[in-house]
Formats: sequence, C-alpha cells, structure tokens
Amino acid sequence: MCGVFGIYGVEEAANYTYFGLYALQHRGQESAGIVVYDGKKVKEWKGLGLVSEVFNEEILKNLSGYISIGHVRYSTTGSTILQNVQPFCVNFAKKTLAIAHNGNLVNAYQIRCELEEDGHIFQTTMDSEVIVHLIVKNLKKGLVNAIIETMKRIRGAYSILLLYEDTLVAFRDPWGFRPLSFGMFNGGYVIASETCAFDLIGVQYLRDIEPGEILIIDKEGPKSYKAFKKEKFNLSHCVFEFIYFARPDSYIFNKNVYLIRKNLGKNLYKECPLQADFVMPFPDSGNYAAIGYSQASGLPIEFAMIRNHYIGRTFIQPSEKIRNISVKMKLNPVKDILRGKEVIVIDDSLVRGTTSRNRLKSIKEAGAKKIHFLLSCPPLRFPCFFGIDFPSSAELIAHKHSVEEIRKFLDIDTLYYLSIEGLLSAVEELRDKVCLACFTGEYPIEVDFSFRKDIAEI
Ligand SMILES: O=P(O)(O)OC[C@H]1O[C@H](OP(=O)(O)OP(=O)(O)O)[C@H](O)[C@@H]1O
Ligand SMILES: NC(=O)CC[C@H](N)C(=O)O
Ligand code: SF4
Ligand SMILES: [Mg+2]
Repeated sequence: MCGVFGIYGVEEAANYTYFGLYALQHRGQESAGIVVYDGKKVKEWKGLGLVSEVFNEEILKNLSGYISIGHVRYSTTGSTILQNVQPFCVNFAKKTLAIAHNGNLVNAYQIRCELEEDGHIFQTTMDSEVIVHLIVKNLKKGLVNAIIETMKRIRGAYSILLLYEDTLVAFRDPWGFRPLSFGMFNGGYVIASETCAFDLIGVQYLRDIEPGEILIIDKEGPKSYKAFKKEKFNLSHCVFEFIYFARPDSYIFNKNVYLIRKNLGKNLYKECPLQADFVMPFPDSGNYAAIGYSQASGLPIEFAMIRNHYIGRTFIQPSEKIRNISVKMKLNPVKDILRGKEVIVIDDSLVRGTTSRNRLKSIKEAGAKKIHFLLSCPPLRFPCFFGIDFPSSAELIAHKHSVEEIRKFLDIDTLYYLSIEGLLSAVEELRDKVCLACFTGEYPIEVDFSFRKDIAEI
C-alpha cells in the first residue's frame, strides 16, 4: 500500500505535500518523494526512509512551486531500492511526466515484456512504470485520450496522480480498489489517498475521485472524464482498508474508518459473547474493535499492552527478522494489570502470526490466567494482488491451518475470527461493493498465482 498526495494552484505546494505525506506515513514507510513544478522547471527530491528522514527545511526551501505530487511507498512490485522510489519521473521531448501510484497491477509484467520487445527501456522494476510508458506512447492523441488508452490496457488497482507540464491529473481504476479523495484549499485543489491528510492542512473535502474517473486540473480548473463508457465493472473497494490499513480518522469510500472498526468489534461480541475481567487491544489497529466489543459487552477496557510510539507498523516491514524484533519493541505488557486475570485480547488481523505468537506469550508470562484472542476479520487465507503485500499463501498462517490448529499453536484458551457476514454487516450499504478476495479466494479480476514481487528482478 502506498500513500499519494497532490496539490494544485497553491504557493509552497511542496511544503503542503510534505505535511500531507506525514499524515499518510502509515500507508508506506519504505521511501518518500516529492515532485514540484514552478511554472518553468520541475524539481524533485526523494529517498529511502520515512518522510521525516528524507526531508528537512533546507530541502523543502529548494522545492518552490505551485503544483506538486508526493508519495510514500510500501512496495508490492519491485524491491525497496532507490530506483524504485516514487514519484517516478521521466523526461522526454523537453517535457517531464511524474507519477505517484497506489495499488498494484496484475498484468504489468506482461505489458512490460511486450514494451521491452518493442525497444522500451525500463529504469525501475515497479509495475507503476508501465503506466508511464503507455501514457507517453499514446500522448499524440492528447493527454486524456492517452490516459484512457492506458486505463483500457492495465488491470488491477490504481489510484494515481500525475504531474505533467502545468497540469495535475488524478485517475482511479474502475473497480475502485484504493481510496482517493478530492478537496479544495486556498483557491487551489488537493487530492490524497485519505482525508486525514486534508484535516492536517485544512482542506475542504469535496468528493471522492470516482472509480474509472480521470480528473484533470489546470488553469481552467478541474475537468472530469470517464474512461469507460460501455463496460461494466463490479465495485471492489478493499475491505482491508477498513480493517487495518487506513487511519481511523479518515473517511474512505464515503465512510468513517473508526466507526466501521467499532462496528466490527460490536459484531465480534454478537458472534462470540465472552465473559472475562476485561477487554484489551493490541494497539494500534486493534483499539477500535476492542472499544466496540467493550461497549457492546459492558466489560471494561484496559490498555494492558503499551505501544512504543517511535516504531511504525510491523506488518508492512519487508523482512521477517525485522518484523519479529519490531513486534517486541513495539508492544510491551503491563504486568500488574494482567497478573491473575482472564482477558479478551482483540486485534484487527492475524497475517503471518508474528504479533500474536510473540505477544500473547508475553501476556501469559505476565501472569494472565486465561487468554481469549478475538480477531475483527475472518481468517486471511489468500494473497492480495491489488496493493497489499500479503505474503504468498504459504506464509499466511490461516491458509494451511484450521482455527483450532492455530489456537493450539498460539497456546491460548479461545481463538475466534469474525465471520464474513459479521464483516459485511459492519460495512453496511457497501456490503456488495467490497473486495473480499483475501478471505474467500474469489478475486474480482483474474489474477496470476505465479506473481512474485520481484518478478522483474529475477
Ligand atoms: O500476524 P502478523 O503478521 O503479526 O500481522 C498482523 C499484525 O500486523 C498489524 O499490526 P501493525 O504493527 O502492522 O500496525 P498497527 O500499529 O496499525 O496495528 C495488524 O494490526 C496485526 O497486529
Ligand atoms: N502498495 C502500493 O500501492 C505500491 C505501489 C506500486 N505497486 C509499488 O510497488 O511501488
Ligand atoms: S484481496 Fe484483500 S487486501 Fe487485497 S484488495 Fe481485496 S480485500 Fe483488499
Ligand atoms: Mg497491529
């Protein structure tokens, strides 16, 4: 998953982009970049690491301009190397095109091979680069038509920002996998992955970029186009954005994430009403379902697992060794609260089992007498090909093991996963418009199970 932020028609655009990326840091921790246009020149700065590590005041001072796009990356195709930092920029015919992509394409490698046969030279190993090649190849038909041609060719998840000459462009795949919001600010416009990036700056939210929409913003203002006039697509908003990925203060797909997570917790109580001394979350993303469970059950909530604020998300870190150390560093139990108690521990998800295996053991060692572990989503059994780096099926603990086997492995008293129905009822009227593929194995578009993240590198 990644975060994208773009701004048009505002002085010090790069500074605002920096703040926007800061608010979107939870969507990608591997690298960050900003590209800006000042009416004459395009300037860029990017690097590996967090937004705060890549940028400083001095760097931002040199990024003057009134149109800017930025990106925080969590790699899904192409490893974490400098060449793969986004926004990705190309120069051609005295012009510059920069792209910031959130999502993942399922047919990028096939397109890349065809383009390479035609003589195209690639600079990165990301799926996102094929989009740039296709747009440039079709540019003689005009920018909008070039994007339409490209959207007809690529398949998968894409919420995209482009900076091209004096124009900011946003477009989104017709399935609507990833969020993308549009707002107004200081006489200019802002587009971001999540509305939490709007709040920080004081942007007025206008609407979401529609699935299949192309929005062009230039000196004449915003103009919207539809890429697909006849074709029908089943809306497939990523339900995992609600469960884990997005920030609880954001509105995505027109819904507040916090409230949905609370619904998930309430539904957990309906399905699995337990009694215990208290409910406790694995922070951060377990917090809101735990509040929902506590409110529905009347049981008190305790924050018996303390989170170190100087460590980010562990699941999205690329190596298992680092994830294991990070989980320990991140969550530490409060022994005096746990000793002799029967506890209901709630987390949003169990992916590889790194957090649960490691931290439930620490709760036991702290002296808890009984542990019930509840998850606010169904078992994750299938990989994601649409922008979340869910490992291959083999790495997903629920792919090969039954709930009872996992319970035994975790050495706890109860293990319960929310049902698909419990998940769907929590998202209310979006129930027919969400992707559930990582739970059900029913992919909204055809996928290739032989896909590998390093497909262009091996
Ligand atoms: O089974 P695992 O492989 O451990 O993955 C699942 C865990 O990873 C995520 O937390 P993360 O630390 O990434 O972020 P959070 O602070 O938002 O909960 C998620 O919330 C689970 O706690
Ligand atoms: N998670 C994402 O949205 C990643 C975008 C793109 N596929 C990349 O790997 O850079
Ligand atoms: S497979 Fe899962 S993580 Fe991927 S888009 Fe669908 S719901 Fe989201
Ligand atoms: Mg977590």
